[in-house]
Amino acid sequence: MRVEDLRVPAEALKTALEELDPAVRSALEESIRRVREVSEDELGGDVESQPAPGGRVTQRLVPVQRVGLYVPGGRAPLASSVVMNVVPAQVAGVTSLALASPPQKEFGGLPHPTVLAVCAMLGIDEVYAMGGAQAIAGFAYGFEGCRKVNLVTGPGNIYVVAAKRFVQSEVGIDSEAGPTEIAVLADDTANAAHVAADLISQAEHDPMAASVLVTPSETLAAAVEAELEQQVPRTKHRERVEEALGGRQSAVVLVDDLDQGTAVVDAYAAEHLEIQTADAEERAGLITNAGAIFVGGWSPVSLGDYLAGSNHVLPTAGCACHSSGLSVRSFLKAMHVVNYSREALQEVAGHVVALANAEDLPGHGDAVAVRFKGES
Ligand SMILES: NC(=O)c1ccc[n+]([C@@H]2O[C@H](COP(=O)([O-])OP(=O)(O)OC[C@H]3O[C@@H](n4cnc5c(N)ncnc54)[C@H](O)[C@@H]3O)[C@@H](O)[C@H]2O)c1
Ligand SMILES: N[C@H](CO)Cc1c[nH]c[nH+]1
Ligand SMILES: [Zn+2]
Repeated sequence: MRVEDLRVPAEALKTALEELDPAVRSALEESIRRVREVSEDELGGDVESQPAPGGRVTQRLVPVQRVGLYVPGGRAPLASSVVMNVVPAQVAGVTSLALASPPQKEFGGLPHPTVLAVCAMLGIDEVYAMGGAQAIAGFAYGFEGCRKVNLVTGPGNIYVVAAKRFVQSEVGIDSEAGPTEIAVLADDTANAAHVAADLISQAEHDPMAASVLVTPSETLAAAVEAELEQQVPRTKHRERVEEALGGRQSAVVLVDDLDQGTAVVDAYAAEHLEIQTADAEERAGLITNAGAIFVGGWSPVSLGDYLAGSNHVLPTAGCACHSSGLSVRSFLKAMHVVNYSREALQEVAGHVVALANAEDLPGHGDAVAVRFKGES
């Protein structure tokens, strides 16, 4: 829809918070508390090393100055994504935060009121009614009334992901956090009804979502298929779920044994990997590629979506092979600070000159040698 003023007025944020359902507010408060605690624990600090006497190298962690946070709102208003974006950024010490979420026709062109209410809860007042690729471009290049940012984070559909990929020469991004994926590695000990519900829970995000069961058990595979037949017709977003489950991105994969299953899910590198096997905890230790791992029967992805304290903004489409989910670290830059004494420099001056000459860059060696001219 067309919006006259992209900036959400302060009054709208205040009203949204005043009108927020108390049960939702209480759930959000607990979600914020948990994500904050995990972020604080993960913050870490500066690391100082002394590779030689008098020679210090300190890794300093510095927050990114200005960030643009994207909160999806096409098919569903993901108020929880406000928490997942904002809390780690605040814990990292980011001082300038702008947030965008698509305008909603039924709310007069403002983002969804629950999204606005969470912004108010977290003290975010620079909020824009913008969605999709336009929002990412708005943050990356800036526009009248909105200064360009240094880093864009947050999940979204394929248009959002494509835009994030495109603007990387202009700004940093977190990861390509696109259409949702769930892989479940399970054996006969898994509860078929629970597995089916978990597959449906993530399929409900997008017709492009992927729900994949990997199991060596034909019995479990059949039981999950039967459960899906029961549960899918009853779910609210049935059409979307059917499209996602029926798409070629979703499947039930029968493997010879759990070790082969482990290799399959590790190669797939799903955004979310549930492990529901007798040896779930041990098996989770074998996984190297996944956005996040959910261990055992009592850690469904839905818990991570809202209240585990983990972050739900996670890499998709195989990007978990090289990228991480959003965290306090996403908002920090590491800078080396080098501080050598005269003696410590003199100690390695010969090595610097040797390497500089080997690279045919004698000026580099001279810059060190000049400091000790006339000394032997
Ligand atoms: N990987 C993660 O961490 C993660 C987390 C949460 C959600 N998600 C994913 O985020 C996505 C949310 O998608 P959504 O659509 O509901 O909301 P969205 O806010 O991501 O996208 C909505 C916007 O997409 C744009 N758009 C829609 N159709 C378009 C078209 N045909 N051409 C150009 N632009 C178009 C519009 O600008 C619209 O405002 C889902 O795919 C969901 O699975 C991923
Ligand atoms: N499962 C999504 C990540 O792919 C996150 C989310 C937000 N709300 C509900 N779910
Ligand atoms: Zn979800």
